[in-house]
Amino acid sequence: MTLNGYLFIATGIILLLIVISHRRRMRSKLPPGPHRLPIIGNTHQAPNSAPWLTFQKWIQQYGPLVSVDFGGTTVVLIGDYDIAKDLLDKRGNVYSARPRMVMAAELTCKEHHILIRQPDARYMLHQRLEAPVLSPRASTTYTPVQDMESKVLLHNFLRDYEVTKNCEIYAASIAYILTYGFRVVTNDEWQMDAARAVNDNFVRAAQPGAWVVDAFPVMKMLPACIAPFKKKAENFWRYETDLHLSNLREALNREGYNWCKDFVLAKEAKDMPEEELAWDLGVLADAAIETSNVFLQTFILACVAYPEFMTTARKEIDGLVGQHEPRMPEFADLENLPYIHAVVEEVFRWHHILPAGVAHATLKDDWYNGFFIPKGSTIVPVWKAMREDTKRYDEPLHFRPERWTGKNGQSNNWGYGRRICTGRHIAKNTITIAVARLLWAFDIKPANGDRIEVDDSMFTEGFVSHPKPFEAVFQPRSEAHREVIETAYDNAEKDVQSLMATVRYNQQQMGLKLRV
Ligand code: HEM
Repeated sequence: MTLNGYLFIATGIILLLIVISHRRRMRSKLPPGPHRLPIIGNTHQAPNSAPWLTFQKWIQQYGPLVSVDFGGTTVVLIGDYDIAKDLLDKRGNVYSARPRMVMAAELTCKEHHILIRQPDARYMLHQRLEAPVLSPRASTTYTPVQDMESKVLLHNFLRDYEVTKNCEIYAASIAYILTYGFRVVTNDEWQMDAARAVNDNFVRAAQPGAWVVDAFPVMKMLPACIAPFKKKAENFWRYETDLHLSNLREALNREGYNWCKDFVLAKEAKDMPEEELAWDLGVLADAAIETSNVFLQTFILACVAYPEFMTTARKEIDGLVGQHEPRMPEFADLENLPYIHAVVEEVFRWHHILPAGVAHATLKDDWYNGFFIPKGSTIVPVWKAMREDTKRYDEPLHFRPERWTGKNGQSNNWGYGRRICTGRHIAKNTITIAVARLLWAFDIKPANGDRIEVDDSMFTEGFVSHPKPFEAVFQPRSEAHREVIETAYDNAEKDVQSLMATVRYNQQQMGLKLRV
């Protein structure tokens, strides 16, 4: 070998040593965490299900900021409200990306899913497209729909005690009326079956560790004939796209107002492919259904596990609406029902439907309290750990709305910074009116008389964590209450076209900028 050859190799080795030593030095500045093995890091410790339980243990062991290495990606776990706010809210410009999900976001959704897409210019365009119908002011105009469906919800519980079914009908009907202009009545509608299939496909595509292409993204380039995951992703994509397209086309042909009619006229939608528009609307409806539905199921579980709080809630409601000739609480009453808001806040604290929040990712290197957080890290706000922090909450496993009386919730139940839930103004109304009316209407009791003991095993272990099936009895508080429910149901305007005409009228009265 020539002298130049030796020099070339020596320079290469020196550079490699410098890179290794720099990486070692930076790694020593990462937040603490469980010991990493060479090459695989902590991949062997990555939890397949209910990840929040493992994350919570690590946070209890190593402190409120933990780092692990899963498959070469630094994953930072946050177990403290203030740290989560400092990073995800206040440094939103650095922390607004999403972790790379090759199978789910890139192959299955082809970057059409707003929740998991990266914050590029196209993402911003979609945000602008959606903002007018989700704004705080626009959200107040949808209350006629929530009013009607919450009366139907009470009426359904007079007829049967099927918690999952009735909560699903409630959440789905509101979402589909607004998005597409049709109601869900039986839960057997074909759109509901298709939406459940879409949800199952998404959960499979997003399953951590299930797809080799997530560990080795370069495999995305393989031809489909030798990459079976590509065929699977294409099938998921086709199924979901066909559903969203058919919902969009039917909605445009229906009488009356719905979001589809609004979106197609937006300047942001000009030149946008139809399927891209259809995905936006489909994802909005999906995001609204599972979340609000699971929240209400969790609330009902709290009623059968901690019945005492219902007495306090009723005292507050009855004080406002009267007990002997009762009337149902209305939207206008909600501002005078602080305990009901405390109940909503406590449901989120006791068991948030997303116990490991929704992960963000970093767009560049960052430092926090002397710890290094590299570009491309996945950042997980571990809500389970924050909400069960004994330094903050006395007996955190107990459901106790009193914790919140006289206080504002500080818990970021809707997420953080630039990725905060855009449907939160609608969702708050959907869940709060249902909680107030259910507490007003029924004694909600365990089916066999004994209060249900609740622990982690009562909840499912996927991304959105549901209560596992449980039974509850909904006994009207009196004959007078039953009559009010029956009459309210009979008199409620259930025709979607008329309801949406009221929504439009309200919007015009408020001077909202309308696109239709
Ligand atoms: C109880 C009901 C709901 C809860 C608890 C909830 C919670 C969340 C959370 C935690 C996030 C992620 C925030 C983050 O990454 O920091 C999110 C995102 C989102 N939510 Fe909701 N949500 C609810 C209802 C809704 C509704 C009714 C809609 C639509 C009408 C909606 C639309 C969205 C969308 C579009 C995103 C993606 C935002 C983005 O990544 O840019 N959500 N939601």
